Amino acid sequence: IVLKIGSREKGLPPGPPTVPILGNAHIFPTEFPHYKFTEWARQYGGLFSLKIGQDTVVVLTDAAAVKDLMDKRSSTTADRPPSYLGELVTNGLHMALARFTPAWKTERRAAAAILTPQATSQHLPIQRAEATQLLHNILHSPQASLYYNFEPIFTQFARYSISVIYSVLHGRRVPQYETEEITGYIAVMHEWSALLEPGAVPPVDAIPILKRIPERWAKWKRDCKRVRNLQRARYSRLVEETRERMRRNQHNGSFMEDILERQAELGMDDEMTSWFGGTLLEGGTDTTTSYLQSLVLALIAYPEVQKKAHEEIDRMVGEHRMPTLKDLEQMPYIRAIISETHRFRPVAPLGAPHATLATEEYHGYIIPKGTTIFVNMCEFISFKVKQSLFDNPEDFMPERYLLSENGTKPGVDGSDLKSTFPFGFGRRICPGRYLAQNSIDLNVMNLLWAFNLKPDIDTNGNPIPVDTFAYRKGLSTAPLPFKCRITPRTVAKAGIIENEFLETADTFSKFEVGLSPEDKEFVARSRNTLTEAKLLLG
Ligand code: HEM
Repeated sequence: IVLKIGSREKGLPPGPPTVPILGNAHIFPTEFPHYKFTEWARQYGGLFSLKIGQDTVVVLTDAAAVKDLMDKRSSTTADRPPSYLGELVTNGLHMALARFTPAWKTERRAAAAILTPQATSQHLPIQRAEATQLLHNILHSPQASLYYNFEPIFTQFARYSISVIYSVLHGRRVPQYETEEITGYIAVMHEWSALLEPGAVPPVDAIPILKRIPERWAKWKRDCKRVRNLQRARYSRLVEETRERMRRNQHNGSFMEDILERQAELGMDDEMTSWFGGTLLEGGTDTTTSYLQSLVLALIAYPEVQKKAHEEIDRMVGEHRMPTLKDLEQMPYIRAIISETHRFRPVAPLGAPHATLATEEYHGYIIPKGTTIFVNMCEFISFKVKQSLFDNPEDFMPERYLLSENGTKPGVDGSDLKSTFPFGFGRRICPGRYLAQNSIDLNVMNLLWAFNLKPDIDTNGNPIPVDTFAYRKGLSTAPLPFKCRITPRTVAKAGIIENEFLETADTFSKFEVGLSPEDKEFVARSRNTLTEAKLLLG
């Protein structure tokens, strides 16, 4: 019986040969698993299986299977695999990690109620204002020469994403990166992500007896406790701040106001409300930041794409105003860049793992209840694939989206692909996708309108090529820091950014509540400097 553990049961989709007890655990890739999964897909097909001890993992790399199993049969593929860590840290209340439980359903209902396209569009002014500050901050790097290393871009994208979620959700913005509100949050998130890395803690989900190790012998348990306390304190403080603001009648239309007003109707107590806010914050910050970092990386690596985009945006928007979302309708090439960035370097190349709530039969294969399912985006939307649905899949080539709706090569049926794939599937699809897409659309246009993005240069003045494969490990990836040069495209545009930033003061003011003394001082200082500069310039 012991020898049978780890072997592939009859009826499972094919996969790499197993060994007793471990199954395929000894060959399961711990870094960048999407590469290995792509290789295995070549060998075993678009639907293959792995055995991890007694557990089964199915990897889908075939667009039709993804549509059929993840979307059409979403009622049986909407679970998540067990996560003891998720239980320990969030008590099962983290929407993205939670199993298909009543708590998850409650939170999901609440997210669906507040994050509709229409409700999200109400928050466009603050997204636009924050996107303007992003341009302004890039323009005002500490280096007067407007020469940038990676730091300002990476940190400013993070500040943008965090401030947008803080404002939209809790009605209070985060004006600068160097504040505990951001650095404290990021430090805890690093600890939390490190704990979630494969191999960081003993395999408690596969070998449940390990859960019983007493805390004094398990550093990881003490780490989980610390992360839990820090996250819980932050997320409940943010909810309390919103409640307090509402008591003072300082409503500003934030989503959390809506949730707090409907707490009883939605069936959410304070504990759940705090984790709900925390999950949206976590889900919405790193992802948006990573997308924008990949965009800049790709534009630097492919200068000809940037050139064409500059031509289009100059033709449609010109020199005298900043772009608006309406302009995007008239700019097919920029829209193609937006889709191509999702395809070229998906933020989550394996999405987030789903799990089956019941046994499914598909094309003669059995997928047992409790199977973990990964969707490997690389197969159909990314790189390193031989028989791809795309021409030159490894290249950043927005033109493909001008030739067919899903970017597929001539003669290929791309109808199983959906433009929402980068945001996941079925009942688990990203609830923040409308908010995210607005952020992406605004910033892609702004960055292309405002700046030339170029590689760094060496001491001889030669460009240093960027490495488009240098990415951070983890389920949610991002480029590793890279050096580049960002300069305003014209003096007139730099002037418009200054003016527009000054105009943001009105939009920002109602979100500048509950700021720390340092943040208040920062806001006052940056506005004064700008006003003085404007007066000087006449
Ligand atoms: C570029 C931006 C973003 C990308 C690429 C992205 C992508 C994803 C993906 C792939 C998933 C997993 C879906 C699945 O399991 O099938 C997901 C889930 C999730 N995302 Fe996003 N996301 C982005 C922005 C956001 C934003 C702005 C928010 C919040 C406002 C958010 C909140 C969430 C939450 C709460 C979940 C968990 C849903 C659940 O398990 O039920 N995301 N996202």
